[in-house]
Amino acid sequence: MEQLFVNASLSSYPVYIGEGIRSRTGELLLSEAKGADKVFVITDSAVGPLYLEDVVQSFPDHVEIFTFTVESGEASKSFAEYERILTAMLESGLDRKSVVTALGGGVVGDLAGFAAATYMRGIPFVQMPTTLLAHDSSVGGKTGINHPLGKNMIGAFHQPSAVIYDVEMLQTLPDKEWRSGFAEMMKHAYIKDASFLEWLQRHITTIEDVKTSAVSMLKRSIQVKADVVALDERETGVRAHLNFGHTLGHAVENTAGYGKWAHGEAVAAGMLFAMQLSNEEGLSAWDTKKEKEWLLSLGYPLVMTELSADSLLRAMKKDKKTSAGVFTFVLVTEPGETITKQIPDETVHRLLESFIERGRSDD
Ligand SMILES: NC(=O)c1ccc[n+]([C@@H]2O[C@H](COP(=O)([O-])OP(=O)(O)OC[C@H]3O[C@@H](n4cnc5c(N)ncnc54)[C@H](O)[C@@H]3O)[C@@H](O)[C@H]2O)c1
Ligand SMILES: O=C(O)C(=O)C[C@@H](O)[C@H](O)[C@H](O)COP(=O)(O)O
Ligand SMILES: [Zn+2]
Repeated sequence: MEQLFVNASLSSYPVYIGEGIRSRTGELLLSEAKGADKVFVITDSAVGPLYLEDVVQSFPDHVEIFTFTVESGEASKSFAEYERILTAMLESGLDRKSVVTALGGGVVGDLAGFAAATYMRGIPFVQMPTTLLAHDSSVGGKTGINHPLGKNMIGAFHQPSAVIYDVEMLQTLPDKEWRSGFAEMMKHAYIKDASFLEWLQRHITTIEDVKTSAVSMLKRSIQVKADVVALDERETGVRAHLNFGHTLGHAVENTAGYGKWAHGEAVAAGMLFAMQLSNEEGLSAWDTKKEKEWLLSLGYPLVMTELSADSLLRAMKKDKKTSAGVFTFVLVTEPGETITKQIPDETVHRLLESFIERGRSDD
């Protein structure tokens, strides 16, 4: 088992990474949350049947375990599920020393983290990521749910006490989820790690390549994320760079209907769009044809012809980086070099129309 650390301003915590370590959940969790005698494990309907029992069995008898299962999928990041969870937490008699544990991907992590952040104004929680994408979502303390009017619009910063990443669980992921998770790795490389990006573009051109190198890549990617969070836990500055590709990405998820596009698929399209935007602004010289070919070789769906530029623009206006009605985009000017820039609506709209049109072709 390996250990990385996240040094956030108010707390620091370990990220344990290893094969089969879900069977050590009890030991690892209790070493961080000393004295916890109630643990509330939240999972989803795809993950629970595969891994929940191993996690429950790992606890000593004196710890009381409660479990709660939500439907698999983005639609569960909702007010309704959040309320059901809070009700179950109250009925279980959780107190301020109890620990919420998120066993699942980013949906379960964000939802469970938000429940923990708000129950009795905040109780400890532990992340147990089960997707590749959750190398990103389990680290950094962003928690929350969606609103029909906007993605991740209700939430809180609440750092976990530990992240327990049993990478053996990745083996049961469908290809779509490997692809989705890899997009956030690309993002970390584009924004902060030019040599990582160079390595990825040379070695990772199929989903099989992603699977083969997943563990080493996720460690490097988590390190990028942890370094950014250590500098700016509450996103007052550099943390916004982690939003590369997300302005359009979140709008696509919301406009298409939550769950139609996987988060990473939408972010991949959003990163390509942002590269075209920075070229258009004269800030970069991306070979966007080459970048697009890389995404297509990995199978990312870049066709969004069912969505209109108008509806995407409206959804993008809800982005948390929008201020006084003006878009602020995260732009990567060259590998590893990232800025934020205000862009006029007309520019965004014009480029969006051509982006939607060009999604059909390979140019
Ligand atoms: N908080 C953050 O910093 C942050 C960062 C990135 C993304 N996110 C959020 O994360 C969410 C996406 O997370 P995700 O991609 O993990 O989605 P997810 O949690 O929906 O998981 C994807 C799918 O894989 C299934 N699954 C999970 N683990 C599995 C396993 N080991 N074997 C088989 N099936 C498994 C799930 O049931 C689901 O159907 C989005 O809501 C996004 O906004 C949050
Ligand atoms: O941790 C961050 O900061 C990120 O922006 C990571 C993103 O990958 C993630 O999707 C996050 O949830 C987006 O945050 P939001 O504040 O734009 O909702
Ligand atoms: Zn993301």
